Amino acid sequence: MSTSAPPPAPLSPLSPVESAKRQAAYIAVDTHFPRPSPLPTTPLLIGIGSGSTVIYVVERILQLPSSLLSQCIFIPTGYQSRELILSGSLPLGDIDLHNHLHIAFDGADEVDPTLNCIKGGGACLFQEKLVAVKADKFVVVADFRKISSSLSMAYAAGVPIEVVPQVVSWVAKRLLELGAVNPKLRMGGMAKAGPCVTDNGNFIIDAPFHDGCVLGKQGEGEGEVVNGKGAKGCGVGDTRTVERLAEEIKKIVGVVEHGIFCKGNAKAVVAYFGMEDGTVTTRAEEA
Ligand SMILES: O=C[C@H](O)[C@H](O)[C@H](O)COP(=O)(O)O
Repeated sequence: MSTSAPPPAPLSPLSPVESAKRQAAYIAVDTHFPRPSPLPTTPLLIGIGSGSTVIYVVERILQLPSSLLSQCIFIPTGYQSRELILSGSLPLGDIDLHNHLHIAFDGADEVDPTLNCIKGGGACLFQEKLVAVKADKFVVVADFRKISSSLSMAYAAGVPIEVVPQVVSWVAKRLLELGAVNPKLRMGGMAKAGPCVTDNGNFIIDAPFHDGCVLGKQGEGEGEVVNGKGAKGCGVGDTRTVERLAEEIKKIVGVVEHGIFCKGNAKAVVAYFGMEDGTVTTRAEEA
């Protein structure tokens, strides 16, 4: 059996954004996918995230030697990534059976300079966070649109928050008290009458904090939430860290999980961004 990666398949023409996603995903896999030698007797556990960028992660993984892939178990973060794993005939695992993953690859909606992320634009944040916290290394792949100088500046929809359906209005009220501006129940769009339902049977509230409370506003301290409008508990001049906002959201009864991935829950160690000019930019955890 071959032990070296076959040459990459010829790339089909893509739009600049799709091409950027692919470049980032390929470099992330090439750099971080574990290749122990000799191959271990126990499986390598690999988390596979959700969204459109992760498709290219799996595309690259499928170009790895079959001798390596057969020693891996791939853990999905939702229905979409489960289908990706199955359609590539990769060994599928179940997150509940594994509490220690070697690595997890995932996309993001926004990444700040210290690798705080907003995730959940595709409503998959809960299982994504579970997989990321169990992984030794959480690697983010994204395109240039996701690069942010401060959290909540690039992703306009706000922080996606998965909530138990019965308590949507209660959670929305608490979010307003935390300084969210016009938190909205996410609707299913053309494909679904009524709210968007997550893989776990819950709803999503999108809660922008960038108007009343700006996350990590440039020049006012990295990773801080800085108030501009005086919402309760977040008065003008108040600051609070991204971690604190994350904790405050999590404490609301009825919140299953939120899309802030930061220190204290599921912090990425490195992020790869495909750029418009075909290069890839990296942001890595400080040593
Ligand atoms: O819920 C979805 C996930 O958090 C995605 O990883 C995130 O929305 C980024 O997706 P995409 O790679 O499609 O931009």
